[in-house]
Amino acid sequence: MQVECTILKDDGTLSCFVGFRIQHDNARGPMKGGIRYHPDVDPDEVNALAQLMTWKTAVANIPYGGAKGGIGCRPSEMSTNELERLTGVFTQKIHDLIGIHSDVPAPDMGTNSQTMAWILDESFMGIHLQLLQESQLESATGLGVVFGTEALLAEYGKLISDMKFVIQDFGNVGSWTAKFIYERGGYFEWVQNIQGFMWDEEKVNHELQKYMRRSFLDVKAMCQTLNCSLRMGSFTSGVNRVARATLLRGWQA
Ligand SMILES: NC(=O)C1=CN([C@@H]2O[C@H](COP(=O)(O)OP(=O)(O)OC[C@H]3O[C@@H](n4cnc5c(N)ncnc54)[C@H](OP(=O)(O)O)[C@@H]3O)[C@@H](O)[C@H]2O)C=CC1
Ligand SMILES: O=C(O)CCC(=O)C(=O)O
Repeated sequence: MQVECTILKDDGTLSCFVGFRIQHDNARGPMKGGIRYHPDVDPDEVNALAQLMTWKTAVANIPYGGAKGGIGCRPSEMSTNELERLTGVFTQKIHDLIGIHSDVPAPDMGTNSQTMAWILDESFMGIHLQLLQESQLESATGLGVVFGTEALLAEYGKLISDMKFVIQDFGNVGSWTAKFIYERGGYFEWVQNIQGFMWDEEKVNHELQKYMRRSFLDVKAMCQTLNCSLRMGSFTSGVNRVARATLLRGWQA
């Protein structure tokens, strides 16, 4: 879905932005994917990112599908009030697509937990907003990166503290990743943001570690079977899982 979002800017002028929510696949469960605010956002990029979400949730073996959203804008040049108005208009326009049982948004580049709170406020029930705010875990993506890295290094008998890391950006994900690497004695930089959880932080982190380890081992087994690279093993594993869910649902592949 492509939508036009016109908002009143702080200087009294009107500005129009183009936003997207693209749903790729829900064979394995409700679709899941971030919402990006960045000047490069266009339909091709959002489409590709939505498809990647389908494979990522399948590789991690969590019961979600793939979607992605975005608005072509420069968040760093907008005030908080302007961002809130833009998020509100965008949410109204994609309202019928999103929901906890159909398509669950999340942060991505240029968005954060505040953006998610505005979306929840505009769309879902207030009770969910409260749940999410009480138990927000802003560090989840960076921690997932570190758990995945630990699983990979364990294959080589190495620890984070044995390594030096380069982190390519220093936004939400990068800063938390850097923090967790630093806490484990590795050399780094630092990043990140949102998510709503009904478990406490310890339980969330335990589950996250379990999933990242398990999915790494699944990908490794696939690589051994096919004698292929990690990237190809992970792609094959994801595609296989989505294909199987599609067949089980009796849908046309
Ligand atoms: N936030 C989340 O929970 C999730 C994020 N991700 C992924 O993690 C990655 C980082 O996202 P996140 O940390 O949320 O984003 P942020 O918006 O918090 O940070 C983005 C970072 O990327 C830099 N950046 C943006 N555009 C460019 C560019 N053209 N060239 C070089 N650097 C650039 C920014 O630099 P500057 O500040 O100088 O502009 C900033 O450091 C993305 O690929 C996103 O899809 C995935 C899952 C969830
Ligand atoms: O948790 C989510 O749904 C966001 C994940 C995402 O957008 C991504 O992995 O690129």
